[in-house]
Amino acid sequence: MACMLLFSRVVPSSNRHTRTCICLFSLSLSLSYLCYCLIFSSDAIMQKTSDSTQNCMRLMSDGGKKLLHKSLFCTLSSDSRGTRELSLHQGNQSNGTLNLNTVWNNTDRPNNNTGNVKFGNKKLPNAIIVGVKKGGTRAVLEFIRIHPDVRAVGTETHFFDRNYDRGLDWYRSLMPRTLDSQIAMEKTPSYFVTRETPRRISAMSKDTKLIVVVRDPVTRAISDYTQTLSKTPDLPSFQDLAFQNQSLGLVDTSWNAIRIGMYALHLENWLRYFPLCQIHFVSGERLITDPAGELARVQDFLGLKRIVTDKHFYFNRTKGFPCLKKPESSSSPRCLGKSKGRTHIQIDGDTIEQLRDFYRPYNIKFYEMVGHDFRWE
Ligand SMILES: Nc1ncnc2c1ncn2[C@@H]1O[C@H](COP(=O)(O)OS(=O)(=O)O)[C@@H](OP(=O)(O)O)[C@H]1O
Repeated sequence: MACMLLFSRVVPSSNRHTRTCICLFSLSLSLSYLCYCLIFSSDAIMQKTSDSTQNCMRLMSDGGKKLLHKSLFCTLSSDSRGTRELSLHQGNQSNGTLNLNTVWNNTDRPNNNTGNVKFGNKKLPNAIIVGVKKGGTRAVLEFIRIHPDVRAVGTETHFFDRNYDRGLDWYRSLMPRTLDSQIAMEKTPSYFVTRETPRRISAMSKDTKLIVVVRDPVTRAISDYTQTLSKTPDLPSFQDLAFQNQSLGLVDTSWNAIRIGMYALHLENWLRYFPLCQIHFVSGERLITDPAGELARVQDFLGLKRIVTDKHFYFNRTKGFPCLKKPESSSSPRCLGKSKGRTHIQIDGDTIEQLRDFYRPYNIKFYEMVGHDFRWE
């Protein structure tokens, strides 16, 4: 319209046809220029992205850990590099995509990968922490996932016990993206005591590596009860639940908190589907006193280089547990959340002694089966 007005002054009104032509010509020129700008600016963006992706793929195919770190690093946009580089070099990466926000005070959440960088494929887990509840499963998962060759689902999927009907594709979709060189993991502690789980995992893959974090069954039962009590304050007493008849020493094995600790019984079921060498047992006690030692064995079992070592841990006096050293770049806590490492309710010595007597034969059988004495006395 502006063009018509302008030209109505310059070109005589008799020559309306010429005026329209000139206007159309200018309009098409403007549009062409606009298109040109759009095409070339988007090309420049695409060029940058594909350059960095190719660079990454090249670096990744080189395989080495340093190169892998570089490959993660190189996909970041230049303005974010400064802030992320430090945490990467300090082992705070979340493998595959950058975990910009390793949430330690809320560890039951999935990886909080807020970066846009996505590569690798979702695959079914190569290794699963199958138990035991209150054994220290969260600590093992959080400690092992700082390894650059491990990626893990943060939440408990409960696929093999509660969600099996959803199918393997659903299960796979929950997995983090992994490179071929990385292993995918999840942890659901209830698997260890669920009858169908060993068969189902074996049907998924006979090669799945299994990790069981075991802990003195008496302490484990008290820990389990303490957790339930924190959610259900009007729960009957521990003794009421643990015994059918306490004066006769009759333990109630139908109570889950007791049943879970009968490790030998559950293990028998697993050994029907997996050879013992495919199951690794972590000592829940040593995990607290020597996390690096336990993690060394876990890494060996998973066929990983020993990258998680004692230099990653420190003992936090306030929490009373080992925590991960935090990177200087981050102020986020690196201890497990408040629900891990609770103060247990007080149980009288006689009750503890009765439960020790009850568990002793199961413990001895378990030590024999796994070829290791965990010294739960
Ligand atoms: N580093 C570190 N920090 C905190 N807590 C630690 C750690 N290592 C092992 N533990 C022990 O882990 C126990 C909780 O076990 P789980 O993670 O398997 O519990 S759960 O089944 O997922 O609820 C938890 O049990 P409670 O002490 O009874 O709370 C801890 O004793």
